[in-house]
Amino acid sequence: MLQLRRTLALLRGETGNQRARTGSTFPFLNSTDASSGLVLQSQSTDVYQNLALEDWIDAHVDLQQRGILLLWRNRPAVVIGRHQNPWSECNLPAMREMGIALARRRSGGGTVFHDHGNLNMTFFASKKAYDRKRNLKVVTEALRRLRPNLDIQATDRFDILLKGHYKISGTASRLSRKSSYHHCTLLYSADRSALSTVLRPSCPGIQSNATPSVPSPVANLIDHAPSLALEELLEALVQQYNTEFGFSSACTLVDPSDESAFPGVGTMATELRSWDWTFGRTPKFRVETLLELRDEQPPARCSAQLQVEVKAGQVESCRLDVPASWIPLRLSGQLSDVLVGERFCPHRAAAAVAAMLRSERGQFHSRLHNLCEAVLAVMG
Ligand SMILES: Nc1ncnc2c1ncn2[C@@H]1O[C@H](COP(=O)(O)OC(=O)CCCC[C@@H]2CCSS2)[C@@H](O)[C@H]1O
Repeated sequence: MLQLRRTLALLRGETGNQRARTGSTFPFLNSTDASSGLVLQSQSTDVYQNLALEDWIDAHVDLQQRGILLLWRNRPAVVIGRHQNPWSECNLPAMREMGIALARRRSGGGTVFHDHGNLNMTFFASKKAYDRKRNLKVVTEALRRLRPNLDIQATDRFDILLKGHYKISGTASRLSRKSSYHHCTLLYSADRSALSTVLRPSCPGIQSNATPSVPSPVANLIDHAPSLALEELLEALVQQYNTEFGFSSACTLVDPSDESAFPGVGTMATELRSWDWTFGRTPKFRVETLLELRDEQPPARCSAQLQVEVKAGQVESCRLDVPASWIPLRLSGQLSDVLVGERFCPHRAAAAVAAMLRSERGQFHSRLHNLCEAVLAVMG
């Protein structure tokens, strides 16, 4: 416990006055103790808590004389980049079915899959000391030391490849005025089948300026080094970090849900968990797609055209071109009108169209119902 308190105090590197401002309950060491490295390992596997901890450290810790390495893993989650579109990057219905969380991080770049078999590393440093190549050297050197025969290389785009072909690590980073963090993944034993199921678009026909991901063939370390234990990997990374930066830090467990250690971190996690952040921050986009409509009695088929513009996650405009021979224009027009202003989300949109469906009890009820289902399916 004392060690944890010391570490948290060191982590903040604040004076007594600063402590009064943050409301922390932990004692503080004097600032000269701060000019060293720290290695932290998160006890949480909640993606939002871990991303919030990154933000908390970035916002509250003086990184001018100090480097920090944070090690963390998550329960299954898909993590999109700050400027990405979740509807085009991931299979939202499959994620709902499989209980896989969606998170938007504050750093840019592409979409990755996390689970317990994926290790995340965050390298915090001053903006001046920001050096992704050096950080990745920590990872590649640690792996080479553990298994000299593994062919491991960092690339110009800061991926790490195995055998020159299989991606085992992806990188993203965030630079603030004075501080920086660079975080990367490391595929140790992740569920590759879940990865490929969820990293597929939910919605066809999206046009936008959002950052697209760069898909690659991926591999797990365990498949190429079957005797490599996760503990051994973690130890080697900590040791290599200390060697590379001249630190001598042991690994300290931290709990990102501990408000007395990280005052305000809960609010940060709540924001990251919100719909407004994960979906609402999507750059404006447009969906143009063909809907295949069916009727059972008597069997019939028809195609309709859907055009939707989505801004801040909400339907800004909607146009449905359905042949008048299929359904009266009045009904398709009413459906488009009902959707405008709603979230581009199947649950919200379903609630919005429910009243309209209830009031249309006539001969077109079944066709209107099918049209609604087809439109909602586009929303993921
Ligand atoms: N976990 C993981 N590790 C490595 N590569 C992955 C992973 N999941 C998916 N992919 C592959 O990378 C591409 C996307 O590559 P792309 O280059 O587009 O994006 C990235 O690499 C972003 C890395 C973000 C790292 C952060 C660190 C902490 S929070 S998330 C995807 O389509 C898959 O082919």
